[in-house]
Amino acid sequence: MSTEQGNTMFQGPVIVMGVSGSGKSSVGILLAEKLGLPYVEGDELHPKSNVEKMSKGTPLTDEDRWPWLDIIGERLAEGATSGIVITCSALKVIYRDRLRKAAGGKLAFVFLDGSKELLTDRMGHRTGHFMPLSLLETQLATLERPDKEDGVVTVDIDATPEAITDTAIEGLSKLTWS
Ligand SMILES: Nc1ncnc2c1ncn2[C@@H]1O[C@H](COP(=O)(O)OP(=O)(O)OP(=O)(O)O)[C@@H](O)[C@H]1O
Ligand SMILES: O=C(O)[C@H](O)[C@@H](O)[C@H](O)[C@H](O)CO
Repeated sequence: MSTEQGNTMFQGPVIVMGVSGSGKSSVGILLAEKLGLPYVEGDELHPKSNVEKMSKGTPLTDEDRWPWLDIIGERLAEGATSGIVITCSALKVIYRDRLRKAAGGKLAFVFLDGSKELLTDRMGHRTGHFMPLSLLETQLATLERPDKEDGVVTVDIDATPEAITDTAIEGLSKLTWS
């Protein structure tokens, strides 16, 4: 498969990452569709206790996140050869390294990057989601940006989901690993 620019479409495992409200689900679904890969919504893999905690406005701890990351890791391992798109906040380096290890090879990350103002606006307009706006502050404080890591495509979220997805696909096709 190839993009309009003639580059080869990425066909490996991809994590769409970023803080709450950055558009992981919106972009992840489109990305999977355009790459022709299966899509997994990481939020649906949280233990019930994590969802209850977040719903009450309590931030997750590392201990809360490890079992969830390991479930995501299992799905990544399953899709490592054929390719898969999974959404996961993956806020810290240690979380991303855990996922890389689980994938067992080259794991690409699409990092959805946006200002606090835009994120606040998007989360404020969203309805029917367990994650309260009050948790955005700790999400941003916890985020360790992945810019200098291997296999990362950073995309500015101040664009339509379609445009963000196309930029991500372009970036994925040009990824190099050291
Ligand atoms: N590029 C965009 N332009 C305008 N609105 C967007 C864009 N991306 C997402 N949205 C909207 O912003 C809100 C947050 O998006 P979404 O739920 O996809 O983010 P998320 O990162 O998956 O959030 P969470 O991790 O909290 O589940 C939704 O209401 C969505 O419709
Ligand atoms: O790592 C975390 O704190 C959590 O995973 C959150 O990021 C949520 O899963 C998600 O973003 C839902 O809004």
